[in-house]
This record gives sequence, structure tokens and C-alpha cells, in this order.
Amino acid sequence: MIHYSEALELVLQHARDYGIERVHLKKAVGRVLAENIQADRDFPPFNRATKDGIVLNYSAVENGRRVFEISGILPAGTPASVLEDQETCMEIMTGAVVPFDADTVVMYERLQVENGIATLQSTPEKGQNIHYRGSDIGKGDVILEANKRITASVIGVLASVGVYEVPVKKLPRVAVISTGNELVEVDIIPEAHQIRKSNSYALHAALSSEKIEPMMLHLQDDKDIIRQKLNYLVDEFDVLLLSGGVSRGKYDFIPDVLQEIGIEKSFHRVLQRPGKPFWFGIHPEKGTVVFSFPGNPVSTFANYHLYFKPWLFKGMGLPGQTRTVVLGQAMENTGPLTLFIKVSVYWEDGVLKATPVKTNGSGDLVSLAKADGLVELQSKANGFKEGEVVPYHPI
Ligand SMILES: Nc1nc2c(c(=O)[nH]1)N[C@H]1C(S)=C(S)[C@@H](COP(=O)(O)OP(=O)(O)OC[C@H]3O[C@@H](n4cnc5c(N)ncnc54)[C@H](O)[C@@H]3O)O[C@H]1N2
Ligand code: MOO
Repeated sequence: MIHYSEALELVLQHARDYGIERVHLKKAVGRVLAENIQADRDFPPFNRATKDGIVLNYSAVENGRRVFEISGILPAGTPASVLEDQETCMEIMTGAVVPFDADTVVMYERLQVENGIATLQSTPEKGQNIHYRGSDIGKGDVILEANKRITASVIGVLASVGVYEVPVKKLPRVAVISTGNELVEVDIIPEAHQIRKSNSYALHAALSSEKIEPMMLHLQDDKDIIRQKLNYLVDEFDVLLLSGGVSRGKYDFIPDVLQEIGIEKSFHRVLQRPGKPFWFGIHPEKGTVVFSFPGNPVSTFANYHLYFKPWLFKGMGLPGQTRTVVLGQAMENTGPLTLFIKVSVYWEDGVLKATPVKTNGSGDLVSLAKADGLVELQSKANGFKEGEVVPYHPI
């Protein structure tokens, strides 16, 4: 059996970039930007008034003028104009273009305006209240770098530079395959010996948050059917995410079948709990990557976060998600396995702390829903003290 860090390393070696596609701006949130985006114009594109008030030429102020006749009005959205007579001023609204031969904006609150005459209440500063052309970013400058998760604010930037067909990283085509005769659909009432297939829905949901829409399939514990279906799926998908049928039971056919259909085993079983009987492999010619997770709901879900997500993120050029957290109480791991303990986290005096969630083992799905993540505890003879910093995997 291999250690968690070796297993993760082997998985990451098979990370892949699936190329680029273009999606409409409205569909791009949550995807990963695949190319640098350049500004198509200066930002702001013109000298922009930042206050409602008047605009004037400061030389008049320097010459002692305090009273200005208003020679016109400039709402936002009107083309650039000229302050013809620099002894006058124009009213200007926030967002409007500062006219040629004017250089200073005075807000209404610093003025008295009566009968078309504006009187300064105080001496302004030259150049005030103007957001200068190109002061945020210049035309041609990179405003968004590739390999960035597209958030709502990134969408705003893309919109402002006119990118409505957004270049994003292509996502792998994923099939989620659950196995087991005891499993039934979620919308029926199970017999006493049956359970609803929760793993597939948890995986579906986790993938949806990565914008992956997986194909879902359930297979009974029949070796011939499993072989036939997986043989087909290996051609049609980039990734197979299986759950169940990988430990030592008489009906745990998955490892044998995967090898029969040409998937090369990278490893089977990892020195970890939960998720120990994890099987991972790849089809050498087709490139299909197979994550075959142990069936216990917590094991499936933990391994999705411990292996699939880092694999996906690496392929898309995103940074890893592993963080550190401070233990809110002492914990132990004296055995040979790396333990992943379900924890809830909370802030205390500016420090993120973790406390274990009460659990009943890797079949206990309910405790999973109470957890924020998993802390990673390596084997350690003298235990982990309260206040110790350990790796943390948000789930
Ligand atoms: N002799 C041994 N027995 C077991 C070992 C071992 O090393 N030697 N490992 C144990 C560990 S650890 C785990 S984890 C499980 C993994 O077993 P399988 O991957 O073969 O999974 P199944 O037996 O098919 O199912 C286990 C458990 O999970 C439930 N399950 C499965 N799929 C789903 C699903 N889609 N939704 C909800 N629940 C699911 C299933 O009903 C079982 O209760 O093996 C131990 N045994
Ligand atoms: O991986 Mo099993 O994960 O301990 O229940």
C-alpha cells in the first residue's frame, strides 16, 4: 500500500489540459479563463467627471475669478465638447466627458448657483474630481490573466472590454457510475435491505459546482454487464468516477474488470482512512482517467476532494485548495494510516480553528453534512496538540 502523498502525486501526474472553448458571457461564471484578456481601450476611455457640478479652466481661478457664467450643460453620454470661453464654466454630470480646455470640476456642494451664474465657495485644487483617461489601465494592457476562476466581478471586467465570447478551459467529460445491488433510486421507498444511491447525487452536486455536467449511470453487481458498460464508457468519456465495488468482497468486481478492459492500474489501496481501497488508473491509449472510489459515502466524498479536485484544478492551471488550520483541540493518530478527520471550522481571534464533528465512521453521511472540511493527520507517536497547525481540505 502506498502513502497518501505518493498516491496524490501519481494522480497529479495524469492531470491534463483539455483545451479551450468559447462560451457566452452569461454562461462563463465559474469557468476558468483560458487566455489573457487585454484592454481594448484606455480605462477610463476619456477624462471623466467624478462629481456633479461645474467644469472650468483653472487658469481663470489663478487669475482671481470666483464667479462664472454657465455656458452649457454636459450630461453623461454626450460626445466630447470644448469650453469655448475659458472665463465661463459648464455644468457637468458624473460620468460625462471633461471638455477640451477645461481641467477642474467643482461639485455643487462647493458652489452657489443662481440665475445661470456659479460662484465658488472655496478655492478648488487644479485637476480635482477628474478620473483621467488611461489612469486605471491602458489600451492593450493585460487586464485579466489566464488560469483565473471567472467570478461575477471578472464577468463585469470582461463585459467592459467587450469580450462576450469568453475563452475558457474545456472541462473533461465525466461519467459518474455507482455500483451495487442494494442501491435504489432516490425517488422510491427502499425495501428494508435497500438504500438510496446518495453517492451519485453528492458527486453530481460536487461536479456541478465545477460546472461539469456528468452522465450518471448505475450498474448492478454483474461482472459481464459491468465489463460491457465500462468498455463503452472508456471510449466516450475523459473521466470515469466510480463508487463502490473496490474492496475485497465477493462482488467487488471493479478492479478486475477495469484491468480487463485495458485500464492500467496506477495503484489500489492507500494508507489512509477513510477512502483506503481507492483504485486509480488510466487507459494508456485513450487517456481515460479512472477514479474508482470506495463505496462508503464518506470515503467517496473525501476521495473526490482529496484526489479528483486537485487533479482537475492542476489540469486547468488553478492553484490547489489545501489550506492549513489550527486544531481547536488535541487529536491523535498513532496508527500507520493518514487520517482525514471531519471537522467544522470557526474563527477565533483572527485564527481559523477546527473541531471534530461527531461521527460514526465512513458510512455516516449525516456527519459529513455537518463538516466544513477534513483535517489531515499524519501518523505521529506523541499526538497533535491543541493549537497545532495541520493541513485542511475544505469540502
Ligand atoms: N475485507 C475487507 N473488507 C473491507 C475493506 C477491506 O480492506 N477488507 N475495506 C473497507 C473499506 S475501508 C471500505 S471504504 C469499503 C469499500 O467497499 P467498496 O468500495 O467495495 O464498496 P461497497 O462494498 O460497494 O459499498 C460500501 C458501502 O457503501 C454503500 N454504498 C455504495 N455505493 C453507494 C452509493 N452510490 N450511495 C450510497 N451508498 C453507497 C454500500 O451500500 C455499502 O454499505 O469496504 C470495506 N470492507
Ligand atoms: O475507506 Mo473505508 O474508507 O475506511 O470506510
